[in-house]
Amino acid sequence: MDNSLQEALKPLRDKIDQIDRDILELLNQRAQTAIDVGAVKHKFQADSAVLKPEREAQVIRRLQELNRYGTFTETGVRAVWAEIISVCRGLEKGLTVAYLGPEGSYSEQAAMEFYGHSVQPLPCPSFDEVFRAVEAGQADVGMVPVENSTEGAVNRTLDLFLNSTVKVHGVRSIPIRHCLMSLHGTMDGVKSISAHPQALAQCQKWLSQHYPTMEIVPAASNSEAARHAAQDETVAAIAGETAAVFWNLGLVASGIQDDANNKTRFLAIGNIETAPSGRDQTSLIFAVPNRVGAVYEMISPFARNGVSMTRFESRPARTGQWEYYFYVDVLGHRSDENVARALDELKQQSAFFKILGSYPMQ
Ligand SMILES: O=C(O)C(=O)C[C@]1(C(=O)O)C=C[C@@H](O)C=C1
Repeated sequence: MDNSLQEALKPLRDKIDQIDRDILELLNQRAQTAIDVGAVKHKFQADSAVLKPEREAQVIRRLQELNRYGTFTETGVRAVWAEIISVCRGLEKGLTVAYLGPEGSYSEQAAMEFYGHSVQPLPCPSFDEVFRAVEAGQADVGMVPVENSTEGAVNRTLDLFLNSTVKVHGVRSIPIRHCLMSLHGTMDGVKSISAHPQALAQCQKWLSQHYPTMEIVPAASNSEAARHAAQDETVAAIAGETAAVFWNLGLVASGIQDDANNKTRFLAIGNIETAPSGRDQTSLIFAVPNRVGAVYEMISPFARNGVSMTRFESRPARTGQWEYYFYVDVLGHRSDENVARALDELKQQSAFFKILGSYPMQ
């Protein structure tokens, strides 16, 4: 760089250095205060959970509100404070997070966006293992996909919720941008394309247009397919870009999902109850007796009590008698008066009833 540019930059860079020093000083004060919070929690309740999703949501929402006219972006505020809180929380007590691995998966991305990077990752080989790790206390929390905007429900996750003791304490939607990747970044010598069945379905049109005769091999996860591609030059994988970086693969094509706005919604699971944050939703499962008009009657408590339903999904109960479990999300916290009343009425009439959790909306 020439000297006059250096001279012009110098005072601005000095200013940034000073600002960073000030930020660092404040971050250290915040970290120490979080440690004090941890000590108070422990003093009053030895087994109190350090993770308070409602408080974390409130902290970030408040700052986004304060920053409404700021130059720093709204997503920037969320990303930066998710990491600040992650560090502070980690100083109070470490958090182990289970998710479908291996490294580089979308589940990992959702988990890191939600809990920040100052956690102990526990990549698991299946959704079943994620639930098991959280139930057994091997992990404090987990992150599991429930719904994709193109492909619909992630059925295995919904089925696992049915018999699990875990509760939901958060939600995170992330954009899914699939990439085709291989060891050398080309399709020369590639004989098959591998990915999780959900990803294969989300790229169906693109695949049939570009590689109509290629063998398609389902994998346990996209990042598992990426790991396979890293070991075998005849295999190409479909996964996110983070998987390509992690497994050192070359990108053949990017953004190959049939729907440009493809998104997946993940739920944060654990063994904690979440207090109201001011903007919450509640997830529940119920089953109705098998008779005419039963579903209509079942959901009428929501309308009667002014509770909005934002999701309604059904899964066969596998009794062979056309019985279904219904997965429903409603606006509000289970402790809100109208929500509590509606849930109570619904429970009275249900053949099966289970609240998965009330938690802050994204
Ligand atoms: O307020 C608390 O309870 C804290 O422990 C502090 C803090 C934070 O860093 O702001 C950290 C962890 C909790 O999940 C919530 C918030």
